[in-house]
Order: sequence, then structure tokens, then C-alpha cells
Amino acid sequence: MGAMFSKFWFMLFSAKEYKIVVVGLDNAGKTTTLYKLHLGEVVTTNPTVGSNVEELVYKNIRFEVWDLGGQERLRTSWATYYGGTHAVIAVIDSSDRARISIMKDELFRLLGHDDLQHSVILVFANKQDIKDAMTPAEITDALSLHSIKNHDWHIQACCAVSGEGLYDGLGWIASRVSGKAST
Ligand SMILES: Nc1nc2c(ncn2[C@@H]2O[C@H](COP(=O)(O)OP(=O)(O)OP(=O)(O)O)[C@@H](O)[C@H]2O)c(=O)[nH]1
Ligand SMILES: [Mg+2]
Repeated sequence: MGAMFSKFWFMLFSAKEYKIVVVGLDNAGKTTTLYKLHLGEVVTTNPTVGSNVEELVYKNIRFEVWDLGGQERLRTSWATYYGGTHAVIAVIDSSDRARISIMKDELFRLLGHDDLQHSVILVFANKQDIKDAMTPAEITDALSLHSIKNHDWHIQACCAVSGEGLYDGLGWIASRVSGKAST
């Protein structure tokens, strides 16, 4: 009976958990984004070494969100987090025009990874509060998002400090993954 009950409980409450990995260059605002969603607050961050993981619940869907360190020497380890990922969030510092081409290379590298073949891609055009930030249209061009053929993708303007746009992006992910069973 106990075993049956726990199996039922598992099926009822464990079935819907989706894994998100958050990538992007150092200083893009990944950790700020994670904790703004998790705590509703802006936390003081240090450059992430390794990862942070938190659970978010949105629209009755549970997400396990992994925020990865974006420094150059850490990017080669992103792939070790990809297994079982339903959605990737690529956070862009929209004021960082100088490095958008580096982010494009990183994005296309991850899109080619076997473990992400079924993942959807959300691009957060973050730091929209900064004067002269690139618009989502500019970032779409700079990252050649329209050339992505094998993944469902979406770009969302946001400001992780105010929180504007963050739930719109998460809502897009929710709408895309909720039909797919978690294993
Ligand atoms: N103006 C502005 N600053 C932001 C925004 N989001 C994050 N920041 C700032 O950007 C800096 C870096 O933010 P983090 O969240 O630590 O960046 P990260 O992407 O986690 O960086 P790594 O851990 O090194 O990969 C911090 O000073 C944040 O306060 C935003 O929307 N607007
Ligand atoms: Mg960080």
C-alpha cells in the first residue's frame, strides 16, 4: 500500500518537472535572472564558478533551473549540464555589442550538442534598461536566430533588475514544454 501510494504521489507530482539550463557570457545577468525569479529580489552577485540550481514553480509547472558560470574558461563545462534539458535560456547583455559574435558562436555550438536536440531555446535580451542597448531585432540578426531550423526558439526583451519580461519568457517555455512528458 505504501509503495502504491508513493508511486501515485510520484506520478502526480514528479511527472511535471522540467530542466532549464541558463547560459550566456560572463556578466550577462544569468544569476541575477535566476534569483529575481526565485526570490523576487535583486541579489548581489559574484561571477559564478560552477553553477547555481533552484526550483521555480510557475503556472503549476516545476522547473529545475541551472545557472552556469559564463567566464570563457568555464564555458567548456556547460555541456556537462545538458543531459535531460528541456529548455535553454541564453541570457544576453544587450549593451555588450563587442561580444555578441562570441555569444553567437557559443549558441551555435550548444545547438549542435546531441543532448540538446529536443530542447527549446529562449533568448533573453537582458539589460534593456541600459541606454543604447541592442533591441531584440538587432540581437536576432546578430545571433542569426532565423537560421535556427531544428529548435523552437523565441527572443524576449527583459531587465533582470526590475524583473520586466522575465515571466513572459518563462511563460513561453511553459507553453512549449508542458505538452512534453518529463522522463
Ligand atoms: N543595468 C542592468 N544590470 C544588470 C541587469 N541584469 C544584471 N545586471 C548586472 O550585471 C552584473 C552581472 O550580473 P550576474 O547576474 O552576476 O551575471 P552572470 O551572467 O551570472 O555572470 P557570470 O556568473 O560571471 O557568468 C551585475 O552587476 C548585475 O547587477 C539588468 O537587467 N540591467
Ligand atoms: Mg552568475
